[in-house]
Amino acid sequence: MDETTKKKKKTAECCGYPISIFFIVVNEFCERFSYYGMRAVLVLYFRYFLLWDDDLATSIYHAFVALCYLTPILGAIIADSWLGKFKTIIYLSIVYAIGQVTMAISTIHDITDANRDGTPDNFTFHIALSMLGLILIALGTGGIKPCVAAFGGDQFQEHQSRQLNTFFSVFYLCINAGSLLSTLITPVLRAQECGIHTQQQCYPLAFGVPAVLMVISLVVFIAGSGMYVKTDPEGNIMWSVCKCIGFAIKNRFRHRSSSYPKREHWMDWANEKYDKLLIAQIKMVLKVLFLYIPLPMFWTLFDQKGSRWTLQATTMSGDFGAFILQPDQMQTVNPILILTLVPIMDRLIFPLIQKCGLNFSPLKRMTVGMLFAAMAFVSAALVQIEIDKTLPNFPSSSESQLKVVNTYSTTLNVTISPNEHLLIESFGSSADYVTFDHQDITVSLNTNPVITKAFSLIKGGRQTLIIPSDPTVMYLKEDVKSKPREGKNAIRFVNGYTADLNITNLDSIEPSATTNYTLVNQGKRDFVLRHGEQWCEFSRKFGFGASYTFLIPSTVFSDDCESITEVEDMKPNSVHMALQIPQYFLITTGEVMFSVTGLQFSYSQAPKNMKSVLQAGWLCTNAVGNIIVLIVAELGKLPKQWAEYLLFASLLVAVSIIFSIMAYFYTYIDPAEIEAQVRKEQGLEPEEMEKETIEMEEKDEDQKNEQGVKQTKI
Ligand SMILES: NCC(=O)N[C@@H](CCC(N)=O)C(=O)O
Repeated sequence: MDETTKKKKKTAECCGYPISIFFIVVNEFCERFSYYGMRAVLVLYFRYFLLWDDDLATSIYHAFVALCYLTPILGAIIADSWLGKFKTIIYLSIVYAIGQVTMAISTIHDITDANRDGTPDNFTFHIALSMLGLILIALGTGGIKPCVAAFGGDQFQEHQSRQLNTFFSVFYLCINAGSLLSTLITPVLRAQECGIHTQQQCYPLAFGVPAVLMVISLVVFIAGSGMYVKTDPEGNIMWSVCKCIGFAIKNRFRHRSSSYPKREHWMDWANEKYDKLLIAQIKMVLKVLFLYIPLPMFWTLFDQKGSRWTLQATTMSGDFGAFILQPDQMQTVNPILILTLVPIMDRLIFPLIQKCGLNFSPLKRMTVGMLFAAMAFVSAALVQIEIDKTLPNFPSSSESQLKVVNTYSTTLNVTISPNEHLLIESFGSSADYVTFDHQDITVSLNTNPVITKAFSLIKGGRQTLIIPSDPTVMYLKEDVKSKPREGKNAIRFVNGYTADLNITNLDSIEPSATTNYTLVNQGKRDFVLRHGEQWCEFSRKFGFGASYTFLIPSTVFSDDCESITEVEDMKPNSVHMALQIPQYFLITTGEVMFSVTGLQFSYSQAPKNMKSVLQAGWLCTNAVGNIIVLIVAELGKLPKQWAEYLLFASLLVAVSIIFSIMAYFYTYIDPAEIEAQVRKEQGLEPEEMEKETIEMEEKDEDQKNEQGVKQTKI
């Protein structure tokens, strides 16, 4: 049905809520599943499918998130000025679904894997396709975002303001239910193996399921089509707004001499040319947008859950006894807490505060929300200090570190010039790394004859000097110098056996050689060693974030792998991930107070024809927050991570003080009332009067008549 021709219709209700709301919240659930599910595996796709480095992968990821929160402006303009919210949601959802399908196709390695080695042959094709997919997704998800929330709000009538507030909470619950399920499911799908010619990590499934969910989201939305209240777009409102503001500024400038009387508001300088109603509406929107200026700082902290906090989790232990939590799964604590905290706040905390006679207005809630987020970062800093106590002493950029491993048949006295003396048993290692502030060293062994060899160490690196069974060929091997990624363990083997060895999943190792590091997950791992017909098996239980060098002696097959020794290059993580729960609790409490309230506030303070625009302004604060993360990650390299957390916490406290002052001077408005007043001052047109009277009559009738069917807004 054409929106512009639609003026009046009855909507069915259930428990005081319009039934159309059901379609909108289910649509939001599926859409958020699609969005967060895709986001959960995106960085891994960049890193391990497109083979980008960590920095590029993280930057493109944050740039994509920022784009997703910038495009709401476009969606809002289209909706409020041209197509209306309903059609905008449909058209942009189609764009969104096409984007998700494109993204899923871009992850099929078989498309360009002509040589069937399991990796794509034409990366340009996959990069181009995935970037196209991501741009369409950003356009779709961002474009519909301000419209869906505002469209949901439009379904309520004026006497349903209590239900309207609950709607925003339920809406937020659906967002988080979708995000929780998808962030649990898509990583599991990704970990499956699939492929036509070769079996690889199943990115097509991990991206394909979100694509299907987006199609379902669209179908659900269309299914509710006959029940929605669809408000008319009111022409190119954004263009009128810009022209009106431009004229007010120009006119003010033209009349800057003191001989002209001052006007109450600078927008009143547009009075000469523009409708009073439009000016009043612009004033309302500008007032709120001004208030939004400090808000991006909240999102700057909030969005570091996915980056800094996840990296922090990689240096912690996720062994919860009954289950093992991977570092990136820790993020699911946020939606889980949202699902519990939103009802608790809505049903218990806020009513209790109200009962105590305290006026916990929306802007006060948002300020308190910011303070909670700041406390979360103080908590993160305290956890970081604990972690730092357990982290190895990594070399600075001017230092070099060296460890010695002896696979020679006897204990050796190792002298490293000028004055480092180490006594190292056969198939043992030096106790820890020795730190040098120079790179050129000479190593002498007390063999007969003495063996002396010069080495140049890597600046800022960690290395191990491997002394094989023939010490004259001792050599340096580079070690890991940071915690292995994703809480995995880095392991390698030194072959002290007299012939080539094959070890499960590794290439064959020559005698005296050392393998490169392999990453293994936490838990018990089995390895089979083979040489010809001989084999033996050994198992090790791994924690999180450790690094080991396994020394294989010549007797390995005769004692059934028992004699393999383990050198611990880096201790496993010992600080438990449960210590992150307080910071997650604080940030999520902050989110409920800040974000859910902000969503309601943006809807309630916007004039009818600019609701999507103000939702877009609200979402833009998130985009700016992400851009700040990008800038800080690139520029602000504080030497200690805990100091960076404290810096962010202090910045947010400062910003929340500024915000509270701004909020103090803000007066809450009822846009409909102001609009009615301006109209009255202007003298309503008879047709408008008539419409208004019908509306009032319908409302009265509604209140009297508590049957399921009610009248909708005009
Ligand atoms: N817990 C994350 C969440 O609920 N995010 C919301 C709100 C984001 C925002 N800037 O308003 C989402 O819609 O994804």
